[in-house]
Amino acid sequence: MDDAALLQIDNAGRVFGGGRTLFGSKKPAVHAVQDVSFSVRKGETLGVVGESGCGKSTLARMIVGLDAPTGGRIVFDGRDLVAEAGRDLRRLSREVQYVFQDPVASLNPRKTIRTILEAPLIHLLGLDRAAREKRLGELMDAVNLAPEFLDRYPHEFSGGQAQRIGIARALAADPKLIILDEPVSALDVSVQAQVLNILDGLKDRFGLTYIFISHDLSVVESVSDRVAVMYFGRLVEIGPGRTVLSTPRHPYTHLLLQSAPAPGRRALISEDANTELPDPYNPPPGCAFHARCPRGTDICMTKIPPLEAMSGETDHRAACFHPHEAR
Ligand SMILES: Nc1ncnc2c1ncn2[C@@H]1O[C@H](COP(=O)(O)OP(=O)(O)OP(=O)(O)O)[C@@H](O)[C@H]1O
Repeated sequence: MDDAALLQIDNAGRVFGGGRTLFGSKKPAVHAVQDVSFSVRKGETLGVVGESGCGKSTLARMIVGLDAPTGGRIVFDGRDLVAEAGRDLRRLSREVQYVFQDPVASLNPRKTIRTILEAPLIHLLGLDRAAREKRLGELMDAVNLAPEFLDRYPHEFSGGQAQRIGIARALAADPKLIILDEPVSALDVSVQAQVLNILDGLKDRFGLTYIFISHDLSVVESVSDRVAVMYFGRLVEIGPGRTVLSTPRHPYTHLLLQSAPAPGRRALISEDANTELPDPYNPPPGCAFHARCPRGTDICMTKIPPLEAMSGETDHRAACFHPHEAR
């Protein structure tokens, strides 16, 4: 257990499907997230990277309570989210908020920005009219939007403005942790920087902690204190951002970085790279990366490597039998 942790995840898993049909045959199962353990410390930004289909969104949805784990524990601020689900969910859901990838699609097109932002102020915080009006002004100011915009509809905004409203909506609930799920990947590069700057400022101003999910290594590198790398539902490496991205230990992280050389790491984890991922309905035994791994040996084909501290680096862990050396 990490004493400074705001969020502690222990062996979390999520299986979709499975079980038996009426006729007794097995239904196919996908292990979207498997045996994932890590903590997020108060005030940090943890970047989570991985190819499409590696389980990033499923993990995020479980943390925010939109999906239930089929195994393991998720402890937020000392409280077990899985055990408490259904009891004090309102308070818990208020404290963990989610910002979606597609800003326009995530806002109800029939509601004004005022109605969208007021909903959490009424239902989660119970503020009266005067307090709501004051808070609405603060929220618009926090994301650099003029108060006149409150009476407009989502389609009247550009992608960057809509994402700022998505951020203001998350902020409205007065959260401690915000999960940013690909928050800038739908935006033009010039607008991405604006939104990232706003997020950076809000973190200090409101004492926030972020989980920042992305397949864009350059973005993750610029925002993260620590970086977690996922592959095929599992966490394969985690550590300080600078260390993981400059001296990766796991061959998968190595491969990602080779395809995106610094500086200005523009290359992304390929959106269609999941064609190279194993079949989720028929996972291979052992390390799921072994078929793509230049360092693989026999043990990798039969045993799943545990996530272990790398020698000399207590805060840097990787799940590999043959990790790269620290330089
Ligand atoms: N509701 C579901 N039913 C069945 N399988 C699912 C469901 N949700 C996700 N999966 C599967 O779980 C795996 C992980 O999906 P997930 O969306 O979490 O990955 P991701 O890394 O967020 O991908 P992306 O970046 O494309 O959103 C995939 O194989 C996906 O097909």
